[in-house]
Amino acid sequence: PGAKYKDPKQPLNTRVDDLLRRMTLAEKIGQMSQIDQENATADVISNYFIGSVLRGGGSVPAADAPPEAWVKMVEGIQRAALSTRLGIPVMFGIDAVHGHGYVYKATVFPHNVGLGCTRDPELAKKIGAAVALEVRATGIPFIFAPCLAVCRDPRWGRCYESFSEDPKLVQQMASIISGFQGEIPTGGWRGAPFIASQHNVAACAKHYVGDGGTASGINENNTVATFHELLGIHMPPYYNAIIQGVSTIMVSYSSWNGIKMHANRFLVTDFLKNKLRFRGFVISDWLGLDRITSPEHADYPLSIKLGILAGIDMVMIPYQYVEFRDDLMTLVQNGTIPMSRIDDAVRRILRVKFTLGLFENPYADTSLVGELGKQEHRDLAREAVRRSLVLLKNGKPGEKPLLPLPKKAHGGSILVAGSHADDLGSQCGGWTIKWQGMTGNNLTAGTTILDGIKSAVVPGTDVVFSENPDAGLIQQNRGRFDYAIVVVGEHPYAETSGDNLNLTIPAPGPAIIQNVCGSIKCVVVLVSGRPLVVEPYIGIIDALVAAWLPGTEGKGISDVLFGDYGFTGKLSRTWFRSVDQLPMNVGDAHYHPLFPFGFGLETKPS
Ligand SMILES: OC[C@@H]1[C@@H](O)[C@H](O)[C@@H](O)c2nc(CNc3ccccc3)cn21
Repeated sequence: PGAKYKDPKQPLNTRVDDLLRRMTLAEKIGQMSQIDQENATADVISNYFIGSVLRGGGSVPAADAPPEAWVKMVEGIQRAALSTRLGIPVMFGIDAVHGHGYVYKATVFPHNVGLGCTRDPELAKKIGAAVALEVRATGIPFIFAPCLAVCRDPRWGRCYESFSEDPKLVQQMASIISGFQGEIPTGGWRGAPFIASQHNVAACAKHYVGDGGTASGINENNTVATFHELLGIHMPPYYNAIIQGVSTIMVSYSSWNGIKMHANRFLVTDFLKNKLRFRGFVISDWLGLDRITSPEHADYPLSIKLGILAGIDMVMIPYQYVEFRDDLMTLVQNGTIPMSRIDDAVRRILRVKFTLGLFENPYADTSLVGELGKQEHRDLAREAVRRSLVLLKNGKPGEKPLLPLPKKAHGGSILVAGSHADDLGSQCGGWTIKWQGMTGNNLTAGTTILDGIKSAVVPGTDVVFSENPDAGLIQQNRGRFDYAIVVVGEHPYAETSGDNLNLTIPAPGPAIIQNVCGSIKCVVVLVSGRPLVVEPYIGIIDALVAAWLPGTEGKGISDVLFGDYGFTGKLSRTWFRSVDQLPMNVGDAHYHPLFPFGFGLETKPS
């Protein structure tokens, strides 16, 4: 009869043990290696027994590639892996942090900061299930999501990837994992990886732990906290992730009290694996081992020793797979790293691969290609956009509310102004098509906020769009417009490029607000990954809406502006008055925000 590990009727642990005992050290180290797709040739995959590949650097099958091209690319990598002696399937991973953002024409959902404002775990689950289908449409079974950061300082470039500053709200929204992976059966064993079907994907809770607590929000920096504070603020979402059977957990670049998380055996092994009984595998971040030293990669053998002994099971290498294999082989052969540590890592990786069903289903289910960008998913994203919007002001003191806006303008015209009214890339933000995101309207399929406004007003109402209207023109034409919609905000960024100490609205946003709102009744729609400085303008603004980074379904904004739906969103983050107050979070002794955590005005559908 065939080898036990190939028999799906065998118990999981029997398959793992049977396969593990057959493996050479080189094959074990291969399983621990995740390389970038750019190096994933058939030779490299088979000669180094590579266990995982990620879409990292900038590699895509081709610009605007259809799902079939992704399927083909992943298939080629898989065929090479299955050609090896033991035929262990490769696990392809990608960042799908707000939908399958890297893939042309995928549905792009609001980034987590906006989803947190819905406070709806069921919505999060539905979104997770839709994203899993879109990822599977491209033949990929593994995503580096959700980010469970508890962002404590909006100056952090990744704050938009965090559901909230409040650990309890992040815990609620962590239910997205049950969407990605499928719901763990009640009474099912806890802590072990769970993937319900071939329509689900292996998720990755990241970045363990304290990524959102660094000093001044400096990315990859140091989180100073007592163990009690770490457990109270940053750890809770991982309990929810493990209870849901999250398959993998990614380690944070940041440090805790000066100790690099990638070298922290106490938190990764003693606490996460032994105390919390996490049974999936722990993966490093990109060059995470290299960055244990400064400068990075200064002493790779030391980095590997510290990272692997800390409890990291799979290493996102992504290029130096030869050096990694050679150095780790030496460290095991000279007894620095015990074989038991290697076996623990490989067991965890194999457990996830067996649970994913990769041995039985190594290739894509091509019947799913139609799931990518499906209208049903876009409708769900549009609902998420509606419910993520937070109404911060609606009418000046003593004046009647401006929102919901009439669809018929009595004067016949409305003015739409601002850099973000007609910019699909800016409304999607980072991690969209490109790592850093893109501006403009050619990046993927979607609907801009302006498109939404035009389709919402009744015929005969003239929508005048001017990206950066001249103050004089406004003055001359002021009587022509019943009201103006000013859409401004941040341009796309990701990670360190988003670190920002002043948090002002980028130019020419403030000038547009002053030019337009100084003359015409205006609603300002702010497209940003976080609260920004608005106090200087709040007096001349009639209505203010936080739209966060809504993604491709821009009609979700006009749906609420024009009253088809009411505003219901509540702030997932404190809206500071001045950056001098930061960090300032709900529950702090000194708490004098412009708008407090949980704030949000409501309107009724008209
Ligand atoms: O894209 C893989 C990971 C991602 O899952 C982590 O959340 C993030 O911290 C992370 N940073 C990098 C490094 N920068 C980078 C991003 C995309 C392509 C190439 C490099 C890679 N990754």
